[in-house]
Amino acid sequence: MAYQNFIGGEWCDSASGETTPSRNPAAPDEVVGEVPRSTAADATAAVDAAAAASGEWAATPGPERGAVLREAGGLLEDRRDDITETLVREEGKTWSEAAGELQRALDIFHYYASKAADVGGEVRASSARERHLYVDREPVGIVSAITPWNYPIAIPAWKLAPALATGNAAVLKPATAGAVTAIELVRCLDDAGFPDGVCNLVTGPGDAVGGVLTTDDRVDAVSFTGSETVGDIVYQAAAPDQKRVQLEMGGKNPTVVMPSADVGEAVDIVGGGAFGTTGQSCTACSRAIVHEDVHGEFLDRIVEYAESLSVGPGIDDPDMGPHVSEAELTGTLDYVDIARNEGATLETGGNRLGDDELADGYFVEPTVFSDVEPDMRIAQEEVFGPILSVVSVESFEDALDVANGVTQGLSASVVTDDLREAHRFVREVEAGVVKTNEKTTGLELHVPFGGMKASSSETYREQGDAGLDFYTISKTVYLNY
Ligand SMILES: NC(=O)C1=CN([C@@H]2O[C@H](COP(=O)(O)OP(=O)(O)OC[C@H]3O[C@@H](n4cnc5c(N)ncnc54)[C@H](OP(=O)(O)O)[C@@H]3O)[C@@H](O)[C@H]2O)C=CC1
Ligand SMILES: O=C(O)CCC(=O)C(=O)O
Repeated sequence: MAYQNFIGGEWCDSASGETTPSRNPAAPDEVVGEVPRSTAADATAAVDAAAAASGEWAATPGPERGAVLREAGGLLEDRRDDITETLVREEGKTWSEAAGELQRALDIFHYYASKAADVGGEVRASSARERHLYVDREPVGIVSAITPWNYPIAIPAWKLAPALATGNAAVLKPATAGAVTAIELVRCLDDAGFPDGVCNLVTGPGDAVGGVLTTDDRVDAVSFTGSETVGDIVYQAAAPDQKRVQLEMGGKNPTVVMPSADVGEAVDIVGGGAFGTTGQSCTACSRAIVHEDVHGEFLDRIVEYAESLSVGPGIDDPDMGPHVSEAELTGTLDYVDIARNEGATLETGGNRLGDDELADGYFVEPTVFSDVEPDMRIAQEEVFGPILSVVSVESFEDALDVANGVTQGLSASVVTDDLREAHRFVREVEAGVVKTNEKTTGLELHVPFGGMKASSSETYREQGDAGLDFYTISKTVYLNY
């Protein structure tokens, strides 16, 4: 099926007339949809449409905007099964993971629908008697959302919903690999009744389309999730115009396991964080930092856990689906070689799955390495695949040093029964999301999300009220009478 861009309220082909196939990673011969291979001219047309629509949408009362967002959430609910299936077929997630992601997207629309009805500023005491002093919040204007393939509906939702709730017009550029799913979301927005031009979508190559969305001087804010390399390009491209930028990039997320932990619980926590979504989450656990007193038992049991997982097409709802693409599969297999060459011990996994039914898909075994030293590349670089490195440490202090000894700082967790350790971990670990006795993946939608160090631009967070802050600018009013 051929899909189209959505510009100024019209579904339309790219000016290039070209399309790119988005394929099912479990069976790459199956094309899920052809998406427009758009050009810079298409992106500029989308910004034109957003510019034409933004004033009227900004002036629309918040409760009215909220009603449209609520309708969009309702349509996601009505189309739940169809969109879940598209997501499974396009990105490769298991049915349970995709259903959870769809639920998250619709919850986000309902959440920001309520927020839209209640966006406000604050009244402050004034030093003058006949002055009303207050701080208003206005939409920034035009927003670009550049999103990755790994959560092709939830991430567009958590960028678009707060942007639209606060009265901005938006242009979404989804990753090519998840574009059909993102288009299904925008169909719901179209049917929900957003005015023409308020929400636009352009698919296509990052440099051509993304280039315009990060440099056009009418764009006021850019929200990006993806790799550090592209995040840096986006930041630099937006800088000359001093656009507001929010970046969410990679992680090398640790879970520390202490002797007071229940080892069975620690294994479930680490395994869920490492192998869920095939390790393709920026919050995925890729390092288990385990105290030497429980290292042996933990290692035996995490290997058992990895070997117990069923791997297959997401549509059958196994424990783990395929990688999204051949490039991601190759990246993971390359890291298996890198880790071996560095001297880590491959405990289990490490291979592409090659039996008849799965041979064409991008399936890889859940993989565990032990004897990993903290400075090895496998313990330093983001893999974005189901590879867990187990590092043994002698003390809690060593565990913290290892946890913090990477350039990134997105999510981190500790498994411990010692409240003092838990508090100290929360205080001293360098990560934007910290959890105790819970896996590193999974986020609540009403609290800020973002990382420290190289994981994020540290200026702005997203989700919850932080999302509203990013998409609004304050105006301080001295109303004298
Ligand atoms: N933090 C996270 O959640 C994610 C991290 N990653 C990491 O990134 C690696 C590569 O994945 P990949 O999908 O290629 O991630 P990218 O960072 O390349 O892509 C993210 C988004 O940016 C777009 N883009 C690419 N180039 C530009 C540009 N010059 N200007 C503006 N936008 C651009 C992409 O478009 P297009 O797809 O069309 O190229 C996509 O929409 C993964 O292996 C993983 O390590 C990936 C996804 C999510
Ligand atoms: O852990 C999650 O649920 C979200 C992960 C995420 O934001 C990402 O991978 O980009």
